[in-house]
Amino acid sequence: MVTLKLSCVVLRDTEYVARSGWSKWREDPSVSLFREYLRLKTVHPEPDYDAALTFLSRMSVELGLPMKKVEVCSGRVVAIITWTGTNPALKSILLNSHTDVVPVYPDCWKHDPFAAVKDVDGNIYGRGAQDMKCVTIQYIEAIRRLKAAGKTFARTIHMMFVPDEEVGGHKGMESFIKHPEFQKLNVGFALDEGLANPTEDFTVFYGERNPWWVTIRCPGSPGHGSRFVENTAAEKLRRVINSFLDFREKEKHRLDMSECFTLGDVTTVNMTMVNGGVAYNVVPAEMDVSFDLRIPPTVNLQVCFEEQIEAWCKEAGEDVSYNFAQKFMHQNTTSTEDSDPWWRAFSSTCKAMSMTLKKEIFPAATDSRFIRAVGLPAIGFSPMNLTPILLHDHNEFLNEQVFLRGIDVYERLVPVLACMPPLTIEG
Ligand SMILES: CSCC[C@H](NC(C)=O)C(=O)O
Ligand SMILES: [Zn+2]
Ligand SMILES: [Zn+2]
Repeated sequence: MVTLKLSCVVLRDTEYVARSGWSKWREDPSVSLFREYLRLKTVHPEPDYDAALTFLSRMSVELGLPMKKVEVCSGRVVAIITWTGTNPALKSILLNSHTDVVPVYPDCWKHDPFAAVKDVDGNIYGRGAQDMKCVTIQYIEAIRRLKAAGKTFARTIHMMFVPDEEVGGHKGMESFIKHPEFQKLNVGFALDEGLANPTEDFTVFYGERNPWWVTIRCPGSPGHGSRFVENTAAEKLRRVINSFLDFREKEKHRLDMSECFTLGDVTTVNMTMVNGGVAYNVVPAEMDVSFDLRIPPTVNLQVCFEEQIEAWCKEAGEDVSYNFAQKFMHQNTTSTEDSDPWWRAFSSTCKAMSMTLKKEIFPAATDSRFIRAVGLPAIGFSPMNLTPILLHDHNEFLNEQVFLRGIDVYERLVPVLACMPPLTIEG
């Protein structure tokens, strides 16, 4: 006779799945694999990438598919598991995911963020549960099922696993996209991460806002803190801050007043750092302020934006200057017109599964921006509906049923994409 300890809220791998009732005692192996992957500490600032590569090598062996490793920068390896199509000359399908995750405040979590605890409701807690270890395992499990079913496809499918997305992708996707090994992949269409949606709908991203990180340097006359020193750094700093934050208010108002805008349709401005000063009674010779700007792809970057920043600096006073730590200039978006064969294949398959898609501009920055920048279509999509958006947040979780449904989604989507008949450009 089996005794259930109802007081035990935290369940381990082989215990019952509450959402499925009392009948299902064994955990789905795909869920166990997801939880295993969540336990790898690929967390910044020192991600254990070796652990991820060992795990992925094992997946390659299990799937019976070769894995290529390309070290794009020292200690930064991109891994690619490839299922070669029956017509490898055709453009391939890229299923991209990043292996790193953002840091945690462990004391603010209900459960250890690297224990992959599953609660009685089937919610799996862990850093990366949404962003984006779920998607990695969903790709792998969908491919496992398709292989086991003996399917073959005309187009080659690449599952690509990249490091360092969470720190800007410079030693990951940004470097790899220029690498000859990326050219060799012959990519025609890419899927990458999206966001959860708390409703029944699924959000899909066809573009991203451009991240600009700018620091404004305000030099000024120094002097004693007891005097009315003329032309101070602080006076200039105040004018700069006012210009940026007034603009912030306008954009916030535009979003609040609109019925149809989402965050991706307006420019956000956030003052994120202020530096300067040496002592209470010394008027500083310089003060600096930094802003995180996210600009929609419809905004004219050069004319409207850079010139605006230049004007604000000029208005703020003598010698106020700016420099960028991040200034992404490409504004390509991926077609979501029904005339586009990739989009048609993607959206009609989702529709056939009774999924409602909401098309949006991604508010932050993912590796998709590098893919789109070289002219390739990329859709940001993480199949997580009925799920609060918890990426980078405390208590990030994904429900196992939502996770499992995501595998079904890719199991349907991947064949349609990989069977896409030759496009006109493919001859
Ligand atoms: C601009 S590089 C940093 C990338 C990071 N991505 C996410 C998804 O948080 C961001 O948007 O801040
Ligand atoms: Zn991510
Ligand atoms: Zn992230």
